[in-house]
Amino acid sequence: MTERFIVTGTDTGVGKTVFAAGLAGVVDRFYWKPVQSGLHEETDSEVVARLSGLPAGRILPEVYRLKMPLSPHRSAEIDGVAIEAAKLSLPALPGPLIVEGAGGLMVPLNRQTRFIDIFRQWRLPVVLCARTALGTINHTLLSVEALRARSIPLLGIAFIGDEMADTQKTIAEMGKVRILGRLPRLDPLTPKGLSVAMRAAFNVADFMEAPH
Ligand SMILES: Nc1ncnc2c1ncn2[C@@H]1O[C@H](COP(=O)(O)OP(=O)(O)OP(=O)(O)O)[C@@H](O)[C@H]1O
Ligand SMILES: C[C@H](N)[C@H](N)CCCCCC(=O)O
Ligand SMILES: [Mg+2]
Repeated sequence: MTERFIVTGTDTGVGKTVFAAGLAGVVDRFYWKPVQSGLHEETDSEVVARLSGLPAGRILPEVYRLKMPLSPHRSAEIDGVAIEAAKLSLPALPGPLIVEGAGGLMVPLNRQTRFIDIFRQWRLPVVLCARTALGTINHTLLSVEALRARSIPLLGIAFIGDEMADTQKTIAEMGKVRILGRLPRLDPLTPKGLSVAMRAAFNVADFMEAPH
């Protein structure tokens, strides 16, 4: 049973937090955003608290809270903080967990370490969130290749956006990767609407199985 997994993405702004909020609510997980860069707007943990319907205790505190909405390595430098990989060990928890990175796989935490390096150490399966919009084939296939090159288990792709049938099929075929579903753009984006859309778009059982 996949009790814990990572939600990552092909890029920043693809919809990881919205997807994670929807999924955490539907499958009743803890949520953890270990490195938050950008504190002036609503943080990812705050978005999850607002959209998931989870009780506050299910949202774990961040390890690093960095002021500027930049790549974590740079945001940390500006704050005079050194992000230490050793401080990013998975929390020991009484329940299942969703962990969200920041941006895409190669985003640096410091001048040596990238998110993908930490993901490899954690040995958790990954859900890769990807846009459906033009440009996604390249970003998604590159991300899949990077995960495979490091033997990081990939549960599958969660698309976000309008249906692009050929794009989705092309990624599935050329990447030899499972498509978990597609969350449409929701307007308005509400907790109830997100929960309904997640249940319609994804098979909850896929997030309970061992990774393929
Ligand atoms: N399914 C959706 N319906 C409507 N709006 C969405 C949806 N998914 C994402 N958005 C919006 O798109 C923007 C980016 O989404 P989100 O914050 O989830 O991206 P992210 O991948 O988590 O980015 P980051 O790398 O900063 O963590 C937000 O304004 C969010 O509300
Ligand atoms: C600030 C933003 N919302 C994310 N949390 C961090 C995105 C880092 C992207 C770095 C990069 O790939 O250039
Ligand atoms: Mg996010």
